[in-house]
Amino acid sequence: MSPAATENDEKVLVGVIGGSGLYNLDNLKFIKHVRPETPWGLPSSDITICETPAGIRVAFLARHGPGHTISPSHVPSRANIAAFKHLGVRAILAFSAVGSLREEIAPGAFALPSQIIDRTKGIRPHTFFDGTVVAHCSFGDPFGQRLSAWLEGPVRAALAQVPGRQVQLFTDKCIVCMEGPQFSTRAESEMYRMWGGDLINMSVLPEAKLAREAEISYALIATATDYDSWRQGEEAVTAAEVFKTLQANADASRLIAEKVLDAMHEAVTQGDVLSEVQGSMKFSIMPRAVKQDEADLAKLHYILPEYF
Ligand SMILES: CSC[C@H]1O[C@H](OP(=O)(O)O)[C@H](O)[C@@H]1O
Ligand SMILES: Nc1ncnc2[nH]cnc12
Repeated sequence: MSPAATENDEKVLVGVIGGSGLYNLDNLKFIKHVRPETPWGLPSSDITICETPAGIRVAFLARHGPGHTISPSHVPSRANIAAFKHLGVRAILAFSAVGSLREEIAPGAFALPSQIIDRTKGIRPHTFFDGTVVAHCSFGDPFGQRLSAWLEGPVRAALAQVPGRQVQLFTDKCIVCMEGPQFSTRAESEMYRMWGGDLINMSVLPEAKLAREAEISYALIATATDYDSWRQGEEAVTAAEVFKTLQANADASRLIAEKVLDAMHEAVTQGDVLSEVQGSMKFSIMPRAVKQDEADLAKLHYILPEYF
């Protein structure tokens, strides 16, 4: 049996991407592993199909692989997003460890950002439309606005149940996505603050762009681990600093998954949170030319069968 046939017998509507520190959702019931070979290669790792407390199946993927062997510049984001879409995923809840560029967002706090500043350096494949089919998707609002707005209440409620600490949730923040793997200089960190950046990571792009191209609604839960390098008289961020908060943030992220995914699946089923992205590529794709390559069309069929 082909991998696609095995995987497609049950569609999974909600996908979760775990970042640094979040390599599994072992508080949910394990069902099976799948690893579809997509036209853009293999995803970062096996995708785990797990079951929520209400028995809903969701898909989990560790962005950097289960042993954190993939650097942010080399995450196979096209394969990750394509594999999710092929499994039926319509909405993604992504987690990311981030630096804070604002005093009030202390390490340990969580945020649902609404904007992104792209500081990646063009070395990451960042579109599904790099062949003979050209498309220009709208990205003014890079996150699923309806999904992020919907998430705020359930995420707040889940965070109120984190044992032993109060986790603040910020909304409407701007995240800078830098290339890495080295952290920013003090001058860069200060510049990002002047630009209006509130948070910084190395992973939200091209993930969010590719999700938009695949018509998947994408929301990010940014989990702050450090103050980056802008605070004068304080140490610049180090990996050791990040590790101090990583485990506690991952535990709180797992709790969010456990408490939120059933209702998120329901919202996706009803379509409430998808309206901005579903159908959005229809008028983003340039009118077909005779010279479009059959192989390119076949690849795009994998993620957007409605159009190709
Ligand atoms: C471990 S510090 C830098 C690293 O952490 C973040 O990863 P993720 O977004 O996958 O949680 C950041 O983006 C960098 O990749
Ligand atoms: N300060 C920082 N810069 C970039 N990515 C990060 N991930 C966690 N902290 C970070």
